[in-house]
This record gives sequence, C-alpha cells and structure tokens, in this order.
Amino acid sequence: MRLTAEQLDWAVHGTPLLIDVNLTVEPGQTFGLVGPNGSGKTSLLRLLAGLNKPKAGRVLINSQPLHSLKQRAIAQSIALVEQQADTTDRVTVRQVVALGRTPFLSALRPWSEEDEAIVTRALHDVDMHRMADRLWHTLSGGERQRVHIGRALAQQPKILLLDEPTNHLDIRHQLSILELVRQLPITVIISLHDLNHAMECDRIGVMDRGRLIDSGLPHDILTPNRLQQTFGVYAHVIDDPVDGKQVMRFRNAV
Ligand SMILES: Nc1ncnc2c1ncn2[C@@H]1O[C@H](COP(=O)(O)OP(=O)(O)OP(=O)(O)O)[C@@H](O)[C@H]1O
Repeated sequence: MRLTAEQLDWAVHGTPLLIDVNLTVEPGQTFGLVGPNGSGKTSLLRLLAGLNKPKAGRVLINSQPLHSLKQRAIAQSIALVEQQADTTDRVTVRQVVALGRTPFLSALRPWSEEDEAIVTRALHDVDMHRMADRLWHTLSGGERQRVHIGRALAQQPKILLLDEPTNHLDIRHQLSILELVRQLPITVIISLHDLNHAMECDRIGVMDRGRLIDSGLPHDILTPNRLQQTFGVYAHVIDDPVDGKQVMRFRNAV
C-alpha cells in the first residue's frame, strides 16, 4: 500500500510540532525517518497511524483518506510499534502477540488455527518462541520490544510503522529485526537513531524541528554537510574493506 502525507500540521496547546509535512512511501518500500531528539518523528508516526488527528492536511493509504476509515479498518492495514508501549495486565508473551489478530476477529470470524499459526510464526520471527509462556512483566526491555514487534507482525499489516524498534536490542537482535523488516514485502516507515542502520533503507527522510526537511536516497541525504547542520556532528564516510559498503564515522562538532 502507498502511504501519503499531505501538508500535515499538528500542534499541542498552540505549539506547532509538525509543520507542512509532505511524504509519499511507495508500496513495499522501507523508509527511514531520522532526526535529532524532539524533531517530530514520533509525532509524525502517530499521525500516520491515525492515533492523532492532524490539525491540517491528511494521510492517505493508497488513495483513501485515513480519517474516512473506521479504527478497525485502519488496524487491518496499519500496525504501529511505539517506543514506550506497556501493559499492566497479567499477560503472557503469546497473549500479547495474539492481540495482533484482534482487528480480524468477530462473532462470525472467531479465533482459528490460522490465527494460531500466524502468532507462532511471529513469535519465531522475533526470536521469542522459547519465552511464549513467560509473563510480560518478567521480561527485559529488549524482550518486551521484540514482543511488541511480534504483535505488529501478527497483525500482518500492509503498512508497518516502527518507532525506534531497536533501541533496547542487543546487536544480534538489532541486525535480525532490521533484516526481517527490510525483507517484508510491505510498506515500512521506521524511525532510527543509528544512521548507519538508516543507510540500509530504500529511502530516508530527515526531520528537523517539526519539518521534513529532506528525503531521498540515503547516500544523497546523509551527507557530511547535513550531519553537521542538522545533527551537530562531523562525519566522514569510509569504505568497508570486506563488502565495500560505506560506513559513517562520527565526531563531535564543537
Ligand atoms: N503531547 C505533547 N505535549 C507537548 N509537547 C509534546 C507532546 N508530544 C510531543 N511533544 C514535543 O514535540 C516535540 C517532538 O516530539 P517527538 O516525540 O515527536 O520527537 P522525536 O523526533 O520522536 O524525538 P526522540 O528522538 O527524542 O524520540 C518534542 O519537543 C516533544 O517534547
């Protein structure tokens, strides 16, 4: 599904937090959202997921305005993994992941073996199958993060929105989750602080003080000049002698 944001504005108590954001992510693309702390990445993802209503502008999935759809229809297409999602309920890992199937269940469409298989697959995808019966509150931060990604995968969305999905993960799980996400045949928007990870996206966009100030191919966007101006760091790019890929190295900009 194509996801489009048209002239999005959002404000809290009169303070503009998103200003004239325009964005199109083509079906199947992985779009990385980068930007300093407080630049508006989470705010944008919440608008794209339909959790917050824009003050102006609109979000479209394919050519359908998001605001014209019921919450259940949105949930059948879009999944959001938030940064600080939590639950106080006494639930197991499997039960949390199974919540991803909720938008598809009804009196006429009760829980089925297919749902069970989708949940099992999602647990494997995030490497949590061995902990399926563990209680949520006993999990570490990274394990919780993987369970939330599992819930989103169980939702089998056509558009997956991920807000810094790797910030609690050890390096092995960072790499495996990013690889998994990139291989999904769906539209993905992922906010990332690790700019070397962002380089692996199909396209990236840079947020700065509520505006999407640049978007395009990672190598064209994450230039030393941009890193200095927007992120306040000096960077240089070196070629990895093993695979020839370009890697960024950062130093303080004083
Ligand atoms: N409900 C709110 N009330 C007031 N200010 C808010 C609210 N939500 C977000 N903000 C502010 O809006 C700005 C953008 O926040 P947002 O969480 O979207 O940034 P971000 O780019 O995701 O940041 P980070 O990289 O730190 O996660 C921040 O300055 C934040 O303090």
